[in-house]
Amino acid sequence: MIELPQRFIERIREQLGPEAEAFIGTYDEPRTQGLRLNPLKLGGPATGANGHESFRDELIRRFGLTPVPWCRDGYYYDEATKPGKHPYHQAGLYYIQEPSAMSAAELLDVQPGELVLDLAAAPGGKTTQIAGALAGRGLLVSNDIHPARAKILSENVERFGIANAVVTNASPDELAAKFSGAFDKIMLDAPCSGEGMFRKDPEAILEWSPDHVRMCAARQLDILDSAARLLKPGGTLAYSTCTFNREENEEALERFVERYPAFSVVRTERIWPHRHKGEGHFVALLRRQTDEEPASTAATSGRRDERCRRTDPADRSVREAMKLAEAMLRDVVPGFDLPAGEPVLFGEQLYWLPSVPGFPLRARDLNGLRTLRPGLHLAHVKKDRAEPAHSLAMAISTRQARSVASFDADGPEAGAYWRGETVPAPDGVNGWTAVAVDGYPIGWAKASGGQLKNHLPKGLRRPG
Ligand SMILES: C[S@@+](CC[C@H](N)C(=O)[O-])C[C@H]1O[C@@H](n2cnc3c(N)ncnc32)[C@H](O)[C@@H]1O
Repeated sequence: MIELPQRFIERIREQLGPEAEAFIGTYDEPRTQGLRLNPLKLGGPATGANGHESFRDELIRRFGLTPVPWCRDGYYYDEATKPGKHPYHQAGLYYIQEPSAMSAAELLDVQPGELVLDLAAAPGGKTTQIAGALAGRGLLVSNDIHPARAKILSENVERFGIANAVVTNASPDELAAKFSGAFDKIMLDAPCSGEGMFRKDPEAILEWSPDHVRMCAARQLDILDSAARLLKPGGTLAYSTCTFNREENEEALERFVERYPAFSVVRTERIWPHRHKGEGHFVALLRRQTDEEPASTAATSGRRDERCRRTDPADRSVREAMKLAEAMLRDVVPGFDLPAGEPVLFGEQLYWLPSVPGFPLRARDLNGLRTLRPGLHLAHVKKDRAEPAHSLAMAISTRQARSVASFDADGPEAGAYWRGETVPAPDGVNGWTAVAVDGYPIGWAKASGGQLKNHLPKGLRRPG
């Protein structure tokens, strides 16, 4: 039984009137659990004869999935099936996400090819959803201010197989100073007092107070200030919170629109747990009008990053690294085409930053920003060769790899691979081999002498 703060109950009664008791009653019910299937790996729900529908059906059956009405790829799952612990989770076939939280990215309605910013993105629920909507075209800048959370975000971007995302660890202000007026769409899933998370995260109850709500609202306005500067004229901003009070939602936006008359609120939506099957969420769509001068876009100045990152494609070391990587790509993933873009060399790590036609976000603009992932991680570059990066395995389909070893997800070979062990090589595989579970890549191995030498990164290996 959850004990709610008295002041919170009073405020809810003021806000909801006669509905308040039904709302308070939801705290005696179990919280809702959800997952979102990954269209980058599984295709869309009705994509015809590409072989994925049957696998979607398999996931639906295995995890007892039932659709979330407001999200195309969203499902409630049967808790007993524990999808978060299944190898398919590590294969990036879905993202565990509370169903209400799926509403914000749906409302933002991202289209393939757009330049999108997810300003407070960790651990990556909205980012993975937006990347699905981009369908590999355009670019997503995914940011979080907290270093440890940005690292988890970057890992989720990798697991989901997202090839067109840059992951940064910056303050909204730092980004606004660099990318003024650059983005078609911005997602701001703001840090909030978390009233909608009380069933999921009892710590949020302990932290809650009217003063905390006030502090959150002030912080939200600060972040909105930066979002206003980052959005292109004519662009749209989704603002969302997982809290119910008006101070952090409607009132924060009223104050914002007063301060920035070029913005208007197009639509707001609320998910209440006594009306919908979800924990609770607020989302608003705002539009920046077009009839103003576009601000100057992506800045090129900025101090160089402390670590040695080479972003000039004409730089000799970048050219040489790219030559080695191209040879590796031709050999290891002959079916994989690099989109238009440019290489970024970060020590021995080579990334590929896709370009978006007409948008000025170039690799050099990332100088001076803490960047965890400047695009798709392609390769580890050694003196005379390039080895495929784990991210590359996660971003390809088995059809694109020259050599593939696909194992049953629940079988002993997959288990041994997850533990970091050497696995007997199936007939016909040689050299760099994409290891897959049920046809979905999970990492690399190098085949020789009938064995697959394990190249799963140590941090991803699982005991048992
Ligand atoms: C609600 S969570 C984001 C959840 C994420 N969008 C998702 O869907 O997985 C809010 C995020 O805001 C970040 N944050 C906290 N303070 C911030 C600030 N002052 N500016 C920007 N982001 C901040 C937190 O690190 C946190 O990851």
